[in-house]
Amino acid sequence: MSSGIDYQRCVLEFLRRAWSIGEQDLLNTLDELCAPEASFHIGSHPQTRTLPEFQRLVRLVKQGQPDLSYRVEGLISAGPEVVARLAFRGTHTGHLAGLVPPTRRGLTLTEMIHVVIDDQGRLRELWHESDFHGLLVAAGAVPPLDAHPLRQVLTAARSLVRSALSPPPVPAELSPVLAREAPGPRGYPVVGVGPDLARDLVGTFTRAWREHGDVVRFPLPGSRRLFLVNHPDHVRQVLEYKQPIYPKDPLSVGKFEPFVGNGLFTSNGEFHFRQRRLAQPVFKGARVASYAPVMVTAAGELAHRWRDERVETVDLTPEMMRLALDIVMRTVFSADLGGRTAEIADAVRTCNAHTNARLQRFVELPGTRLTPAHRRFVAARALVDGFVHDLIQRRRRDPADRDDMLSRLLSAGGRGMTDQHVRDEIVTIFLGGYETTALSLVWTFSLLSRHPAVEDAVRAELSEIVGGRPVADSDLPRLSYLRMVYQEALRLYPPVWTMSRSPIEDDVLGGCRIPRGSQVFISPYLLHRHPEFWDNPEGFQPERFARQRATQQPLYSYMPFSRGPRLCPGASIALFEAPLVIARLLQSYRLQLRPGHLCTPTSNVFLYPEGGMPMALVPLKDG
Ligand code: HEM
Repeated sequence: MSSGIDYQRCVLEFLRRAWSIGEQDLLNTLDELCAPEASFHIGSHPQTRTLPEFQRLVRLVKQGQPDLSYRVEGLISAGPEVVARLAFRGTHTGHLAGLVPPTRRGLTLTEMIHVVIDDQGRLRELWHESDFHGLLVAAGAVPPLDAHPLRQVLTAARSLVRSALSPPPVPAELSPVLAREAPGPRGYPVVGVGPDLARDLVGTFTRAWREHGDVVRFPLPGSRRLFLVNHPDHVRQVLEYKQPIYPKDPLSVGKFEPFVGNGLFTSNGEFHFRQRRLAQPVFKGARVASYAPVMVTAAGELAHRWRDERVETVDLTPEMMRLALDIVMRTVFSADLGGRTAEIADAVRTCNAHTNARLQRFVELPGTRLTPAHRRFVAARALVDGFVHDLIQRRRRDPADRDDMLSRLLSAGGRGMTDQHVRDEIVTIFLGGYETTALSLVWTFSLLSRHPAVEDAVRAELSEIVGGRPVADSDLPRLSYLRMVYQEALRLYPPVWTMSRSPIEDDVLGGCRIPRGSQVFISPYLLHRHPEFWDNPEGFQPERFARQRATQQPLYSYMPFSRGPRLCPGASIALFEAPLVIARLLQSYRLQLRPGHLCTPTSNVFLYPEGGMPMALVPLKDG
C-alpha cells in the first residue's frame, strides 16, 4: 500500500462494473479501470484474451442469466496482487454461454480470480478459474462426472433435443459470404445521392430509413460506401460488441480535424484511451455537483440581463449558446470569458459551420480552399487559437492548481502532452461541450412552449419543491418531472443526431454486407423514432421516462449521449446543467414560441432548428 493505491478497492470496483446489470450496466466502462495491454486468462484456455473479448464473455454469461448477482466470499491481497473468491447466482432464462437453452432453474457458480494491478491502479492481468462444469451439470446440459453410463447417454440425448427445439439466437456475425446487399435509394447517375445528402441530410436519412428499413446503403460516386443502420441490435454491434473493429470514420474525422485537431473526439486507440483517462475526473459526480452554483448564477445573470435591457423577443439559439459557453468555461476551465463570450461563441460557430459544410459535401469539389467561406473559417480559427493560447499562457504564469481540465492537461506535459495537444483538447470541448447542451436547452424550451400542459406541470413541481428561492443542486433529485421532460426532449431532438464509424474488417449488420472501409452512420434521432421500440414516437410524452417504464426500454433504443466505450464523458455535466438552467429561467420567464414558427430540425454538425427559435419573453412577477 506504500504506493497509496488501494488494490482491493480496484478489484472490487472492477467486479462491480463487470457484473452490473440492466440500466446500470457499466461493463462498457471497464476500459477506464484497465491498462491498455490488460490480459485475461480464462480457465485452461490457452489463448490470452483482450478486454473486449473478456467483455464479450461476460455478456454471454449475462444473457444466460439476466438477473445474475454475485457475492465476494473472500478477498486477500499481497501488494498489487489480489485474489478473490466469488459466488454467483442467477436464473437460467436465456441461452447459457450462448449455447444451453433456458431451463428457468436457479443456477450457482463459484469462481476464483487472481488480479494483478499496475502502478497506476489499473488492472493489468486477470486469471480466472470457475466450476463451469458444475454449472453445466446443474443446467442439465452435461451429466455429473461419476454418472452411470445410461444417464450420460440420456443427458446427452435430452440436451440435443432441447437445443434442436430452442436453438441459440443466430449469431450477429453471419458470414459476409452469406450476407445480402443492403437496399437503398438509387440516386442520380454518377453522383448518386450526394446532392440529396448535401441539401437535406436529416430528411434524406429519414426518408431512406422509412422506405428501405434498418440497414440502408446510399450510392455515392467512386468506391465510397455509405450505410445508415437504425436498429438497437446493429448499433450495439458497432458501438459495443465489435467496437475494436469500428474506429471513428476517418473521412468524417478528417473534416473535423482542421478545427479540433487530434483530441478526444477525433482520436482512436492508445492516445484516445490516455486522453480519456486524463479528462475523466473533471466529469465525476462530486466535481460536477460543485459546478451547480456557477450554472444557476449564470442562468440568473442572463435572466437579469433580459430584464435590465427590457428584451422582449430573442432568437433563443445564440442566447443559449453564449450561456452554455460561459458555463463550460467557468466550470471545466475555471476561466471567465469577460466580455468576449459572444465573440468566441460566434467564432466557434463559424468554424463548426465550415466543418458542417465539409461534412455534407459528399462529392468533393476542387478549389474549396479559395472560397470566402474558407477564409472566414481561417480567420475564426485564428481568433479561437489566439484565445486558447492566451488561456494556456495565463495559466502557466499563475499555475496554482485548480484541478480543472486545464490544469490536468498542462500537468500531463511530462507525459508527452504538447501545447498543441492541450489546444486540441480545449477546442474539442468547444466543439462538443457547449453547442450540444445549448441546443438541448433550445429544443426543451420550444417543446414546453408547444405543450403548455407539460410546462404547467413543470412549474407546479418547481413551486412545490423550490418555491420562491433560486433552484439548487440539492433540489434536482426531487425534480423528477423536469428530468423526464429533459430526457424526452433529448429523445425527440438529440443534438448529436448522427455519428459515424468505419469498420476495418468486413462485417455483417442485420444480414447485410458491410465492406471494410465503409462509412457506417448511426442516428440517435432516428433510433429514438423507431416505432418498434417507441409508442407514438413523434409525441412529446415525458411520462415515458418514469423509472419503471424506462427500464423496460432496450438499451440502445435511447442514446442521446451515445453508448459503449465512447459514451459522452460530458453527459454527467449536461444532465446536471440543463435542468438547473431550465428551472432557473422558468422561475423568471415564460418563453413563448413565435406563433406559426415551424420547429424543423436541420443538420449543422448538430441538430439545429431551421430559421432559429424566435421566442417572446414574458417576465413573471416574482421572477
Ligand atoms: C446535451 C449535451 C450533450 C450531448 C447530447 C452530447 C452527446 C455526445 C455524443 C453522442 C458523443 C459521441 C460522439 C461520437 O462517438 O461520435 C459525445 C462525445 C463527446 N462529448 Fe458530449 N454531449 C453533450 C455534452 C457534452 C459536454 C457538456 C461535454 C464536456 C464539457 C462533452 C464532451 C464530449 C467529448 C469530449 C466527447 C468525445 C468523447 C470520446 O470520443 O471519447 N459533451 N457527446
